[in-house]
Amino acid sequence: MSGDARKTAEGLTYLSGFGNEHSSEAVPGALPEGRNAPQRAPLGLYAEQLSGTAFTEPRAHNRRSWLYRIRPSAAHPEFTRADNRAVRSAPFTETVPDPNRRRWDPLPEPEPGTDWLAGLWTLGGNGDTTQRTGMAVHLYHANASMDRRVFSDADGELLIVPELGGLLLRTEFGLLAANPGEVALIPRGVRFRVELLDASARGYVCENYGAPFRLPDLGPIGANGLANARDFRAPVAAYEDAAADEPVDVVNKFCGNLWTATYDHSPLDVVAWHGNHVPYVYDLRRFNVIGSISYDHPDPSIFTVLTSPSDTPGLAGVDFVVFAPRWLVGEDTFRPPYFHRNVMSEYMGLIEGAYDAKTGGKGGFVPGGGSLHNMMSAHGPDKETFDKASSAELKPQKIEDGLAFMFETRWPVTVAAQAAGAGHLQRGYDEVWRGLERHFRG
Ligand SMILES: O=C(O)Cc1cc(O)ccc1O
Ligand SMILES: [Fe+2]
Repeated sequence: MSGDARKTAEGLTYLSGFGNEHSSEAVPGALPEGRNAPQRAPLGLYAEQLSGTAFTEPRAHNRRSWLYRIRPSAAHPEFTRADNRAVRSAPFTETVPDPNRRRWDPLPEPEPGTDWLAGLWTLGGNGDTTQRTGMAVHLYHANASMDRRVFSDADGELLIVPELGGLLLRTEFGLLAANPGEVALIPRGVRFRVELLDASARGYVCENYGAPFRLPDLGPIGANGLANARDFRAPVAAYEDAAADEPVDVVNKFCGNLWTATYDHSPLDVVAWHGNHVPYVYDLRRFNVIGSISYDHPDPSIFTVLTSPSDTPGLAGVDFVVFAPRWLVGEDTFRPPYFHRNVMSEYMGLIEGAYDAKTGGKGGFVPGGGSLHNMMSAHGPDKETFDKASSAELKPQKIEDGLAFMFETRWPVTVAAQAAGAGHLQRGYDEVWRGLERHFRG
């Protein structure tokens, strides 16, 4: 084991650190010493590499893991097409890109027996899965655990943001628990099963087709701050050894479609592993929030948890940004998010409480809901927020009750037809900016 292992509320043990060369074995001696692929791997296991980046990418960004498993992944029957249900992928062509501001209420209650994968519903996205560019925004609402069913996504990594209900993620690398306020990342290609820790589960997913998320550079902030590397936690090895008479449906998302094959064994059969292409969880409450202690409202890039860089320095394919509890102390400052038009496109969600630019409550920006402000669309505080904040007394104020986030992407998000016509799409979102009066008198 590497890093600091610690027990969690769910009784799970984790390895600490972001991008580390972790190693873990569920059975002593399962991990080979001194080489990756001995002539015969220990304990009769099969050695297998899983690459998350090209072999030749710079060492600092290279991601791969070595898995020591009961059966090699190659031993599987043919995949056949499965129903995509509500999952959509890039390129998004069902609707035209829309400059309008959009806001949705939470996903409605699913049918009983809906597991996480069946409850996955795509809002929209950009890029192209076959080019490994862009991203998709999905939401999920589930009320059953995946049973004899495993999922993996060849199209990208999955950043899962629970909003209601905890998830137990059984992955090839071991077990992770992700409760509301935490986020989980499943790397590209990693098989996993989602079990519910509560009666139902609701949340958001950023499917990142591009370069793996990494921690942003800190520049003049210094060597510490924002999301600290040691707060990212990876699982320890744990394997399933289901009997041959327990078939498992393995669903594979590949270039936008779901494919399935029925295995005669669980592919979560990794007894030991080492590497840095690993799943992890991160508690957003550990985010070290940095902001202005003099005046003005900093750009939200200061709240970046993870970034997926593009080929252009500073231009992210997608950033994951969190608006966590924090003090506001700016003097002579309009403290909530300012009015703006952004070349990047912004999908925002709310995990709990309220967001300081928007009114909550029915018809407002509510937990489980989301908003889309595409490239150059004018947005910012709603009228109620503007009126209040421009006359508020500027004593130090703590934003306590709120955990919002943003997937900010370099390209406009084109919505899926089901999102454009959804019953839970709020009608008349533009009204929140109506009545912002003229004060200029010349
Ligand atoms: O639109 C939003 O609410 C997100 C956002 C927050 C902020 O503090 C500054 C700019 C911005 O886009
Ligand atoms: Fe914005």
